[in-house]
Order: sequence, then structure tokens, then C-alpha cells
Amino acid sequence: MNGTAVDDPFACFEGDSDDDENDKDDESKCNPPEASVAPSIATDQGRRLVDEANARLDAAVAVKDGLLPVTSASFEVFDTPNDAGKGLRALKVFECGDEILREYAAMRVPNHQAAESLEEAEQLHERAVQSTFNNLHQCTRIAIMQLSSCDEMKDGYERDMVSPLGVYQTNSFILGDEKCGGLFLTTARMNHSCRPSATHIWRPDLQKTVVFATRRIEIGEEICTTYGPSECLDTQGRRDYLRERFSFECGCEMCEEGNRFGGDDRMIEISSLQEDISMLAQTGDPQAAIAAVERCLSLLKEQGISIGPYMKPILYYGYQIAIDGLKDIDLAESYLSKELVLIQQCEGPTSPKALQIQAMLDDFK
Ligand SMILES: C[S@@+](CC[C@H](N)C(=O)[O-])C[C@H]1O[C@@H](n2cnc3c(N)ncnc32)[C@H](O)[C@@H]1O
Repeated sequence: MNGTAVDDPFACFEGDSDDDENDKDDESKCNPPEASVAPSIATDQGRRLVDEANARLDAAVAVKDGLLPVTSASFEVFDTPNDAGKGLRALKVFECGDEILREYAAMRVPNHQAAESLEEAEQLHERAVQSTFNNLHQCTRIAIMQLSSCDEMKDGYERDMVSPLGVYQTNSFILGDEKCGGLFLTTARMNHSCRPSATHIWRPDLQKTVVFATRRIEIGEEICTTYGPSECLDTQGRRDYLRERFSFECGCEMCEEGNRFGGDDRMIEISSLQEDISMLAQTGDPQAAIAAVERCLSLLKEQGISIGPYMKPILYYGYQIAIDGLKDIDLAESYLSKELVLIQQCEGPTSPKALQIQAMLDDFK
């Protein structure tokens, strides 16, 4: 049977997101009345009820700290119909820019350890992952070990041979500039799509990862993010990247259905335009560079990937070329305004980057 409520032994928590503003409501839902004040119930059944209530109270606190998965009436974990294992799917309609969830890291591990060799660096990393894992609350260790692991791809591997390192490598990602990686129990359930419906961003100001819809997501539709690559590649290129980097064969709709989405031809044209833009900007042909920017933006839109990581550098190029090459302030302002809308949708309206761009726009006035 699908769904977090059934699969997850800790699934007693409700709430659209782990939003601080919702915390008070969530607490009143999760706190069983008088749970922590043991009344004088002498029976075994009474004692068991109090123990259960206290366990729920502990767990309710834990979910606020990223120690347990976030559960919600807005999405659920389900078994995907293809080879991608579990995934996240929408239980309500999300519009582009809607926040889907936010959560603290269950586990954070520093990335940069001084080492003499690659081998030593790998050993240090493995030790750091293992010792961080060992120090976690038991319920978090159990929740982590329920996640998928690239170990499972290896021949002869059984589920009970999966290691914390394998799970960490499969599910963690780098936290912005913070020189460490993080594993997030709910975000980790999002599969990759080369034409994603969502994006996840580490917000250092909140110390949380936040997931936003990058287009309308219908009820029942899978919520997918992108694991990369950052440049536009054809199907073969993207699949090679994902196989080498993450050890899986991408089965997303864009890879499976190729040219239904204009696929390879369009992606190859976008890729060559990306190269043209930087070359034209450097060789002092700003008019041609701006024409390439505009063509690129319209192809990204046609491809259905115009809200997300591909778009940001193109808009930034447009802004730079308009300022430095064309000296056209109005055009520069229009690229910056588009970038602001994009960042507000992908990182949140009060994110540090959105506020920074807003301040730049205010300077134009
Ligand atoms: C971060 S986990 C995502 C959640 C995972 N499916 C689960 O069951 O918990 C990454 C793993 O999901 C699978 N996966 C993610 N995106 C995929 C895709 N587009 N095609 C095939 N498998 C995918 C791969 O096995 C990958 O190693």
C-alpha cells in the first residue's frame, strides 16, 4: 500500500510544512493532552497509554528538528510505477512558486577534511559520516536507514547490507557555501527529472532546505527536482552524467519520451546558444549576444524548463550585456526584474538572494 501514513512508523504528524508559523498549531495537534504529566493510573493499560503519549510527544519535538520526516496533508511518499523506487507526490494542486515543504537536516557532515590523498580523504569522510550517524537519536537512525541507497545497485547486495555511508551518498547534497553536506529525510524522497516540477534550495538564513513548485503540479502528480547537470545536454549526455554521478539510469519523461518534448534538438540548440552568449559577450558583439539570450530564453520556455537553474545564468548574462555592452539601463532593469521573479519563485520572496536583487532594483530608481 502506498503513502507515508502507512509506510512510516512515525507518521502521527500533520501540517502543510514545517513552517515556523505553523509550529504552534502543529504542536497542539501532536501533543496528546496531559501526555507528559503522568496521572496516577495504576493499571498496565494506563501506563502503556502514558508511555505511548510521551513517545508521541518526544517524536513531535523531533520532527521539528529534522530528526523525523515531515508529513503533510499536501504531499505523500508513494511507490513510483517505474524503477525509481519511492517518490513524493502531490495531494493538492501547487502553483508555480508555491512552497511545498521545508525541513532541517537530519544529518550534516563537513565536506572538506585536510588529507594527503584521495584515499585518505575518502576514509576521513566515511569515518565522519559513520560517527555523525552513530550520535543521532535512534528514531532518526531508523528513518535514515529506510531511505534508498546506491549500494543496492551493486550485484549481490541485500537490503540489510546497506550502510549509512551508502544512504548518505545517495541522498545528501552540498549546503550552499557551507562546506558541508546535509541529508533531509523528506526532501530525499524526491526523484530526479530532467524536466522537473520543483526545485530545492538550502536557505542559510532559515538553516532549512525549502522545496518550491516550478510549475503547476496537479493532484496525484509526482513532485520531482533536478540533480543536474547544470548545462543543457541531450538525452545521452544527461543519462551519462546521472549514471556516473548518481549510479542510476534516468527514467524521467523527458529521457523516456525524447522528442515528444522537442527533446534533443532543442536541448542541443540551447546548449550551443549558452556557449555563443559567453563568446559573443567577450568578443564585443552585444547585439548578437542579446539576440542569443532572447532565443535561449524562449527555447527554455518551450522546453518547459524556464523556471529553475538553467534560467538564472542566462538572465544574469542578459543583465550584464545590457549594462556593460549596450549601456541600456531599461533593458538591464527588465532582466533584473525577471531574475527577481524567478528567484522569488525558486528560493522564496524573503530569501537573501531575492532581497539582494530587490535592493539592486531599488538602486535603479
Ligand atoms: C534521493 S533518492 C530519491 C528517492 C528514492 N527513489 C527512494 O526510494 O527513496 C535517489 C535515488 O532514486 C532513484 N531515482 C531518482 N530519480 C530517478 C530517475 N529519474 N530515474 C530512475 N531512478 C531515479 C535512484 O535510485 C536514485 O539513486
